[in-house]
Amino acid sequence: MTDIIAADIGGTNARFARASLDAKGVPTLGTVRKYKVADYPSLQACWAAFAEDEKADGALPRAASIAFATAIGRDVIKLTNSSWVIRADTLAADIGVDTVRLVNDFEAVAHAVSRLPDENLPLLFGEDKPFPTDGGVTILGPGTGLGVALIAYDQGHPHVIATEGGHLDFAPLDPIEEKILSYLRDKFLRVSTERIVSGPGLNYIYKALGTIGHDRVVLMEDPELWQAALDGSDSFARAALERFCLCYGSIAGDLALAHGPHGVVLAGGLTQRMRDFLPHSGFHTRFKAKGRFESLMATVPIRMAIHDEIGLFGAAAAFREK
Ligand SMILES: Nc1ncnc2c1ncn2[C@@H]1O[C@H](COP(=O)(O)OP(=O)(O)OP(=O)(O)O)[C@@H](O)[C@H]1O
Repeated sequence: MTDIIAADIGGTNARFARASLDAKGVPTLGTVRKYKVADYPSLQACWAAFAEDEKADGALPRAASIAFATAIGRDVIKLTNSSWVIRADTLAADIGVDTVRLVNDFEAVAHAVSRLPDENLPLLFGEDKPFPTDGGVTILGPGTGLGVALIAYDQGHPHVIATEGGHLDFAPLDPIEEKILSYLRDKFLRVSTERIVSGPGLNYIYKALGTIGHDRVVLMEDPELWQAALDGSDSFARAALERFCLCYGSIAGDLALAHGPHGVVLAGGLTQRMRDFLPHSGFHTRFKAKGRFESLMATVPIRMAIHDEIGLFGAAAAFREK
């Protein structure tokens, strides 16, 4: 067993837990502690709060694996939407460990997927076949943005590759999506897929639809809108969610084509909340609608990753891959 500290730092929340990795690198998480990023001036300050809260359980492990909701690989990493700045060369000393591994948050999710048992990866669409021995599996999910990662299998061994696939250009497929694109282009000039397939994206779709013939738009914050869309209490919010699923399916199909297409795993909290809705939506029709590849796309297994702490589990699972 290897004991580490796993951390998952998002735009809003920072989560920490002790984790034990077995011989195959599969983590078992201890108590998960959650902090608001906005309540702390820096990662060090938040880490100190976690250390204080863990004091009764003995000394912390001297190794850590941290998932950040931003691109990794630069010397100075700035957490989007917060004042936290991480310096890769001093990070271990700053948080008081000997070894630290940094990964992108969706890279961590992909590591989690590569270690999750089948029961945590139920099939939503396509043929029920295992992940390929050789070839690519696409991991994606809407959250604050649209996270995308790739697992490239090579003789059965999973290699996780971080991507910025959420920043591909949005490609409208019908006149309504052309209107949505035009609405967003007025705001942002360039419209990436994550402007539409993300938590805030549902609100943009809702408002854009409101400009094209619907007059019943009641402005709502994202949590309220998502709730109204999912429980069906607002039919117009529900219509926006149906459009969201069409776009989610199109984008998942494009990414799968670029990566394989051998398999797709949908992940993240919003996707889990859509579990009952997705199978009845237009997601799969749009996923398959790739011209000459339609019959192949129909067979691609599309699974959902079910795990309450997938970012933390994945950060811990990523530790061995250094
Ligand atoms: N009840 C809710 N609370 C917060 N956000 C919600 C809620 N319902 C829908 N959302 C939308 O979901 C987005 C966040 O999704 P999610 O929590 O999966 O993201 P995340 O990137 O994992 O965030 P973090 O790791 O910082 O918690 C928000 O930007 C918001 O648009």
